[in-house]
Amino acid sequence: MISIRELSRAFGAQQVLRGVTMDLAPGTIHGLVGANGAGKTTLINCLFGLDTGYTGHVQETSGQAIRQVTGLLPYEPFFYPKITGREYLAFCLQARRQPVVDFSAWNQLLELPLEQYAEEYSAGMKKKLALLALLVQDFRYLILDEPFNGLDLGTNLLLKEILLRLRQRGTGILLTSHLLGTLTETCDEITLLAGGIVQRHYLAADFGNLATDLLDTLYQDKLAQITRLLP
Ligand SMILES: Nc1ncnc2c1ncn2[C@@H]1O[C@H](COP(=O)(O)OP(=O)(O)OP(=O)(O)O)[C@@H](O)[C@H]1O
Repeated sequence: MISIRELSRAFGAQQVLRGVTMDLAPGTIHGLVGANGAGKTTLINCLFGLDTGYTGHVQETSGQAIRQVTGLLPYEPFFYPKITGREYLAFCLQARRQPVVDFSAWNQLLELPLEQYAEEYSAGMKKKLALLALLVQDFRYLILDEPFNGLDLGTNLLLKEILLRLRQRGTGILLTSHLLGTLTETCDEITLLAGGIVQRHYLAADFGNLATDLLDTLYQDKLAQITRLLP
């Protein structure tokens, strides 16, 4: 299990995370929600070790290094210039000292032009390529920052199916999304971040309350403002 305890992160005077505690268990899909700027990407960066300026504890409880067993889909995947999709996939595998496998079966699903330069891909194709690089590896955990964002409708459905399969096979998946329906259809648990803290953990039975909580509690004043603006 990946355990996050009392994680805090500030940027200058701005305290973004204030003692966040949550777990990611193998064989579960855990959603992370919160308003723009709530600190989801910051949490992910700390969790994956891309950002080390935090206090608190992040560990894989069986003692494995998180980066060894975890694949990360960043919010905006980065690609070196003049590298083809196929070269990028091979590079990702070689960087982890894994054999370069045949990508064609996976690519039948995602239909990427693998001989084309990745930097010339559309935004959605770039996301697909970064996803493909994770799917061809065998990670114990996946951290996916907005995986559905920018994907076409068909690929959204495929990705949902893939995530459910991976969960069945024991992968622990942490994902952020602003698409409530997608989250409630896939997640076992959803954590709501607000004001730098965990506002609430929701289990599947409570998902019905999530939209109500978001709209009624957190945005009550904004709903009133809409009524004032559009009487
Ligand atoms: N490197 C940084 N330096 C300064 N401030 C930062 C840095 N990274 C993030 N922040 C600030 O931390 C806050 C949280 O940002 P973060 O990207 O984690 O939010 P988020 O929940 O992922 O938002 P979104 O839903 O818009 O992607 C924001 O106010 C952001 O400006």
